[in-house]
Amino acid sequence: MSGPGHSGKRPTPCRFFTSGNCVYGDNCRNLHQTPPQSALQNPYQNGPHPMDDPGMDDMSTGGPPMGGGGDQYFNATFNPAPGSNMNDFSPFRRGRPRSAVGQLSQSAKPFIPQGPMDSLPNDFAALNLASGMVKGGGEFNPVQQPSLPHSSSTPSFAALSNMFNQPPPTSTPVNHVVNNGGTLPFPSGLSPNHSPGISPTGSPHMFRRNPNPSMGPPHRQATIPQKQVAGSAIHQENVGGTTYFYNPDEFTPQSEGLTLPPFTMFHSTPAYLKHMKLKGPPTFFMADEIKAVLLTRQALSYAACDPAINPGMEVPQEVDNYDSLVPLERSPPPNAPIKSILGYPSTCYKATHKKEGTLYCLRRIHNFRLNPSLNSKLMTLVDTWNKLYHPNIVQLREAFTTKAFGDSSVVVSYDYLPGAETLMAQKFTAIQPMNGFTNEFGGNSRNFNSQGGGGVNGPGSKAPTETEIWSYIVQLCSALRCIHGSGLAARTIEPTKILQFGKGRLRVNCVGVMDILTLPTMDQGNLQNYIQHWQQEDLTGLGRIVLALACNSALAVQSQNFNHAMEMVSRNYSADLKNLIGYLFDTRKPRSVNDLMPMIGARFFTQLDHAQLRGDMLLSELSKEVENGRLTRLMMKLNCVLERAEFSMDPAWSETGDRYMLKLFRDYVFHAVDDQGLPWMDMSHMILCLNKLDAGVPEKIVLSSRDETSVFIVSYAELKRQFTQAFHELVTAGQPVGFT
Ligand SMILES: Nc1ncnc2c1ncn2[C@@H]1O[C@H](COP(=O)(O)OP(=O)(O)OP(=O)(O)O)[C@@H](O)[C@H]1O
Repeated sequence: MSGPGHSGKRPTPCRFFTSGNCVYGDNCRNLHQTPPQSALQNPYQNGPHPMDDPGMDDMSTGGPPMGGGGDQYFNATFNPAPGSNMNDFSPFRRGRPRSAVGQLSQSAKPFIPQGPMDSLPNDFAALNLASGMVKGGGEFNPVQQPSLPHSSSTPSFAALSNMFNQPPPTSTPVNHVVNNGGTLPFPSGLSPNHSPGISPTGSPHMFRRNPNPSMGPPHRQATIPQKQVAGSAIHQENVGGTTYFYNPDEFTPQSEGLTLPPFTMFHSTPAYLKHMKLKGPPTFFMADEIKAVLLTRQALSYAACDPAINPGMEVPQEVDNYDSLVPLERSPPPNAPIKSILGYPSTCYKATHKKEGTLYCLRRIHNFRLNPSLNSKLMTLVDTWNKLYHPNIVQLREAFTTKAFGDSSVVVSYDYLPGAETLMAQKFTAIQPMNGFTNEFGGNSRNFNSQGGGGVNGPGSKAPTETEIWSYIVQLCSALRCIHGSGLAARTIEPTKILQFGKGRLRVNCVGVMDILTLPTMDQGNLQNYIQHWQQEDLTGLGRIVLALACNSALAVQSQNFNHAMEMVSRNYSADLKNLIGYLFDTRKPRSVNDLMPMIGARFFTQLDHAQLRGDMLLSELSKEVENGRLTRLMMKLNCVLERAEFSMDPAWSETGDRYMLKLFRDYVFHAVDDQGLPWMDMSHMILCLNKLDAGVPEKIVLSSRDETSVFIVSYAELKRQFTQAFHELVTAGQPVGFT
């Protein structure tokens, strides 16, 4: 033995896998060392060898190729019991297709719809809709569920076993092997010569290969609570808020007759998403694109303003129930025109709600005085908007007056959408034409509407595709349908008040602000007429946005450009789009958002398909990460126990008893060395061992003390028991926060 932690010595070397253990464990012998003919003919069996996939590296950590990294192991595929007809498919496979299926896969092409109107993307980045739920104006009211406790969302194996009504894995006693002159009490069938457990030879797929007695009966769907309907054989059961009535005699769970493993693992990208292209090679971690979006949002959520660096950014310490205010836009240059809503300058801030800790966007309307007699009307108005939840509307939370800014301001609080940009900034940024380039509509004036604001697209910016425009139309129509259906009008359908949050996802912003600003002057008796008028204006606003998008210029909506703009639309886009714009601009008769539905027609299905496909994709990406969170918690707990300086007045607590075994296990997992005594770091080995510990499997491993005088043979089940016990001692003595 050479060096500390030698218990992690390598198994018989694999002829392919030269740096670290072969991830195929026992199958390595079959596949790589003496490959049987069947294995060669069937490259899908147990997936591709990691060395076959050089591009599969860990993008997030810059770690080793996946073959040498952690997750390859967990994607070794299902090894069916001999004689069974079940086959499984490896992720990201390469090589020759197998015989029968190979012919199929050669002839089968990825699904690429060929339609006259739109086509489904097979590019992940092109999916620009996220599915959402509609409360209020929509048909589907999501039930407000209390958030899951941390442990339920990423369950431990014990919790999982409970959920499936399976007993947790049984523990096996530790077998001490002391080589300092003592006897070697090996249990039956266990000898040091064929001591198993040098991971990853013992694959968790042993559970699939050998039905494991500790796995218990096949699990049933979680059935809590379950009760018999009085006087009948019918049982009543509530699953996730839905009540089912059924006769148990007729109930056959999908898993009946099968054994399920007592652990969870990411399997592979599901077949129904294989046609989706990801930028870069497939990995077993969340796609970089999604990661980048999420990380940017998180960073922006934590952004703070530093008045020392930006002297113009002074903000009050707190405003009403909010603190940590950060302006969302830079202070304008001194001579810049003041932007305003109905003549009132407005400023947006990110702010934290003091009690909830949630981030909100505060829109401050400067110098706006509201007569206290209107307070109750303000509250009613805010309440009405607050009840409106829609995935294409930025929800209004509350409104209040304040003097915190040194004047009398009204502040309206909205959901904060980190990184959201206005449609104006996204599509109509007024970049000065360069090198003689001029937009078809000429000039660079910012005149989207008569109130000012707007501009032309920057040089070289591409006009949106027809599919993109229809996607915007569907989203904005959906928002308007919800607002108008609730007897309200948005009054902010213009590019500066529409936010793009996420790729292609629009939300109508600033809802309710105009209502608040016009509250003092509004004749309440005539409100219905006003609302109908504003609803018509919303539709005209939609028409202007669509026209500007189609012409790639905000100037297209100016009356002198209108005919020319419509010509451009008929030249470049379908007659349907032109008709829709024509309808929205036709103010001679009352228009309704519902009349737009037939014009959208089957394109609606394209949007629905996109949203569903994106939902599938995100869920698949999520399933990769779900296991990582569980292992992080496990490692946190392990580190709470290991090498603890002092506990319970006992400086040696973490070095003795059960904890000592855990320390050796830590060495075995993380401090293994190779034959030359060099660090041997194989992520697959680490993940595998941690998973086995979490599962408490009966498999045994050999742990050696650092001075190599003692060797222990211990099962993961026993290690798990010791670990649970040690951590429990800490929990009972201390005040853990966040651990469940
Ligand atoms: N709810 C929100 N969440 C996150 N950012 C927001 C939110 N509302 C607005 N913003 C951001 O705040 C900034 C200012 O928003 P605002 O609506 O004032 O746009 P604007 O282009 O300045 O409009 P105007 O020209 O009418 O002032 C924009 O960058 C916008 O992206």
